[in-house]
Amino acid sequence: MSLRAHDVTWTTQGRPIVDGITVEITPGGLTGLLGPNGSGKSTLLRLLAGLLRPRGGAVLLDGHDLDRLPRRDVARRMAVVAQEVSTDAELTVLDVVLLGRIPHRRRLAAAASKTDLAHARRALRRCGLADLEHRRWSTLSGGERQRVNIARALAQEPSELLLDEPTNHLDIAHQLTLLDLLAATPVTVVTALHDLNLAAQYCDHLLLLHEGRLIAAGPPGQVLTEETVERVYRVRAEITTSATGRPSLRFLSSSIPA
Ligand SMILES: Nc1ncnc2c1ncn2[C@@H]1O[C@H](COP(=O)(O)OP(=O)(O)OP(=O)(O)O)[C@@H](O)[C@H]1O
Repeated sequence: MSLRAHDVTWTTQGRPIVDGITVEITPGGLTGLLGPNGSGKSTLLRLLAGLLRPRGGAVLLDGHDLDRLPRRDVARRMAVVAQEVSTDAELTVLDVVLLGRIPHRRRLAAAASKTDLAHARRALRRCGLADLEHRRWSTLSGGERQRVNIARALAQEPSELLLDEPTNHLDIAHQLTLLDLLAATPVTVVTALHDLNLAAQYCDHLLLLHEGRLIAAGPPGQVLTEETVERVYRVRAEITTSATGRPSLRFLSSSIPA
């Protein structure tokens, strides 16, 4: 099970948004995708998921060009949690989570099987949502919707899970629960994150983007240095090593003029 990007480029209106990125995602690991607003995180995630076609280079899944693999095969093994998901407001929470099972059905229109229901309910429990199964999507809070989207992705039983800022809308307890879950799962996870301390605490591997380019890649202690944080975010930080051996950041100044 391997996911790799080789010299991947995506441009729009002549402007490179993702610019010659080569990465190998650690199988079974938790990879954090970092970078300031507009640095290309969502675009890279969409390229890795096969939702965008590279203008140059290739994304390889088990050595095969993602572009050439049947879409349904990719949908069966890769789950994506996008930043904003629009869902039919009339659906219940269980209906939404069952959408994650569609790639596994023989016929798209087939009804949910017992196996589908078991996977959906297990995913709901893992996201602390078992009590909300019958609630309408339209009545949920932002954080509850976010957790339902994650449950939908887990119900898909993917081997690769790609998430775009999944901690958005979540209170600190739910952020920690989610990151615990992502760190513990044997699934290969790539997640865009803004909180550098949480990324340092939970991720095995970090990718730091700046203006569409990969500035640093490796374990948190290697990627999050005072130099890289200042260069990429234009913020001064004091970085110490916590008892667990991971970097811990204290921000000293809001912004350094370019
Ligand atoms: N389809 C598009 N057309 C024009 N510009 C685009 C398109 N998609 C992305 N961009 C631009 O590319 C840049 C990178 O966008 P992207 O959403 O990948 O950044 P990001 O790192 O995920 O940002 P954020 O942290 O704000 O979510 C932004 O300047 C964005 O406006």
